[in-house]
Amino acid sequence: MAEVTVNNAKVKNTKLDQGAECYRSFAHAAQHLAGLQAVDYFFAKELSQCLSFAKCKASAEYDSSAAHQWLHLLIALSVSLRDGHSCLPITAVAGKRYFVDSTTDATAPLAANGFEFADVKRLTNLLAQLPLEARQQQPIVLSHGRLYLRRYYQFEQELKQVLQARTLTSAPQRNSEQASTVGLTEISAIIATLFPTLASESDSRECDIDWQAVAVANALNKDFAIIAGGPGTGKTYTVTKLLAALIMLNQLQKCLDNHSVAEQVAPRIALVAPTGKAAQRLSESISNAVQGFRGSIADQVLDLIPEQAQTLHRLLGVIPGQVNFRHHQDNLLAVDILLIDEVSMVDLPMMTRVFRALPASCKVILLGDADQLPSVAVGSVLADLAPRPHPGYSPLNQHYLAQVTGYHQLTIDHSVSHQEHYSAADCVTFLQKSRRFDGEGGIGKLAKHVINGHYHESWQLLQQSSLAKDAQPASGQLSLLSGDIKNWLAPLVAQYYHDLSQCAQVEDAFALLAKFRILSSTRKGPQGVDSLNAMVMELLREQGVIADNRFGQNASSRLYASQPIMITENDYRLGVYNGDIGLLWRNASGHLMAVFENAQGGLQWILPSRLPTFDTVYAMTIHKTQGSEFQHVAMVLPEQKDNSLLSRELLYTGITRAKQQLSIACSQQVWQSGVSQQVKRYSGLTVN
Ligand SMILES: Nc1ncnc2c1ncn2[C@@H]1O[C@H](COP(=O)(O)OP(=O)(O)OP(=O)(O)O)[C@@H](O)[C@H]1O
Repeated sequence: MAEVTVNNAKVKNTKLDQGAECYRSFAHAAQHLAGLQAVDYFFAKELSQCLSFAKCKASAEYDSSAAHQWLHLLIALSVSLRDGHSCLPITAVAGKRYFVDSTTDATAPLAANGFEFADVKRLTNLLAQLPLEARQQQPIVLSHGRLYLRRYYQFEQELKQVLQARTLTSAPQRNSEQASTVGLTEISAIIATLFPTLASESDSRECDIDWQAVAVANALNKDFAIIAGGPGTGKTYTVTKLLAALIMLNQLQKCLDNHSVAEQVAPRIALVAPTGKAAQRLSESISNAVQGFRGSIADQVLDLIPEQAQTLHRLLGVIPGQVNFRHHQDNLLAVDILLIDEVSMVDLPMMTRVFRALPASCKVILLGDADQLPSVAVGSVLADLAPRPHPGYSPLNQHYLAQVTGYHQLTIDHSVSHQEHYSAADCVTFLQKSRRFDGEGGIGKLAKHVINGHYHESWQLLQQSSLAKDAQPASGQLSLLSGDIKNWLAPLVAQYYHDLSQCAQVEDAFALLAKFRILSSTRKGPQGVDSLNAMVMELLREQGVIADNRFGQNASSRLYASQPIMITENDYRLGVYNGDIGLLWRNASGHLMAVFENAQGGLQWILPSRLPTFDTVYAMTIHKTQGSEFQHVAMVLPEQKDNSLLSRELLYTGITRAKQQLSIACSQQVWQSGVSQQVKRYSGLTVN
């Protein structure tokens, strides 16, 4: 029952349509609501007019305060979507004052004092009067206390249903029920072949679990599996063994079905990643892993593992000028096994579209680091599907894993608790041990402290490492940069960027460029990417690399050979995408061209005048570096300590881009504020 009532229905109706009129204009609304953008205002205004209390047959009666609550809920929903949430839980705003200007003195005459939302009970009662149930086909949906834009509700529901179906069909007992299916004995034999030490360590299995073996075993009998882990935990190494295991299983199955060797058809495997750079790295890592396994795994198995990855866009088939892809539910992909790497970067609509284009029989393996920043666009698919702490495996799955690996007690996240029923959590395996950063390596330790929110320990480590580095320059992985930016930047520019122009071949320049990158959390401001790039260019001018006339007004005259660039919008016709990194280089005829490395290891040469928009990229934002790694990273954080972009996930992502050396320029206050904040995206994508 509503708390606010109006006696006269006529009065009620005129008042009820006043939701947007509580503000005369966007400018008026922006005076009251801090952080409001035009899109939020017009989104809420339009939707509150099309879905108003006056238009629906509300059983209760409301005054304009109810309409104001509704208008502000829609504004908050728009802000949520801009921030990458797929929905807005009512509990996130109920009883709270929102859109308050926290940077200005609240008593200042122009300070935005925000809007106070009613409590959960009242908001729930208000929303119950609007036709917001999914079946009512309105643009806004209310489901389980979460407000959605219908489009994202549909994506989430579709993905949830398909994953639920795959989880169910993956339940272990299926194998034992099907007489002709390869059984546990064969799976155990394959695991023992791929992990020979497992068999010889049967007595000590409870102390030192080989999670890579568990990951392979756990994915082997399921239609859908996630292998999650931090940098260098062996995700690609493990998945290459998993692909080998699946090929062996397929061969055994074909033998059981009485196919001759000549008749055996190898499974069609597709390797994909969200960006060209990530696809290129996946190709390299799989190729290295395959080479490493020669001699220990049969060549006729390894030869069937593809070593070329492609982007998700390429897999699905982009249609220029359209959001839809060539492959969808009516034109399925011809794949038996799909491996997607760097899944933390894949947003909700993209992931839904991928599953939509897959045959039900296709096995899906997701790889990624759930601690990294979520996708730029809406959703946090990997973090939703592989939550920490892990709830534990069901008895059914434990039993299966014990049979094929010998591990009787798989303790995940220090908990021996089990899920009672088989669920999506059974499809997830976390790899725990980093092979790249050993226990003593500063980068690995720092990353661990940051993602666990240990501010004191992480700051102490940074300071100590910097001291140790002075004493033993060769061993220190970490350094804390201080003082004027130009002072510490100049030697780094001389070390890594000066020689780009001296490289004889563009391939050498790409290799040099991959060694070092400057990262910042923001674009603007004195520590932002734009200023840092300008500083590097000024230093290169001082070092004689860039001619003075490259700083003129004319845009095309500012381009120079060896200039690293990053594309900032997709161009499907040219095949270059937002985030792709290239170099300007002179071709054999002396013409300045833009060169890009493609996922297949080749080079693509494009006239700069044909390129979509691009930036210079000596420095780049941490967001844009996902899927890339460098030997040395210099991470610069802005001075303002209340920078809302900072979070432990952002710092973790920046830190883990560095393979050998990490230099950080940041004040103690900013570090503390970053390590304390956490990114949590609202979503309803929990699959049971
Ligand atoms: N069990 C293992 N035994 C020996 N070497 C291993 C093992 N697991 C991984 N490695 C090595 O550790 C390194 C990192 O492994 P890999 O590239 O598979 O990790 P990743 O988790 O995919 O890393 P990234 O952070 O790049 O995604 C590789 O050189 C790999 O060969």
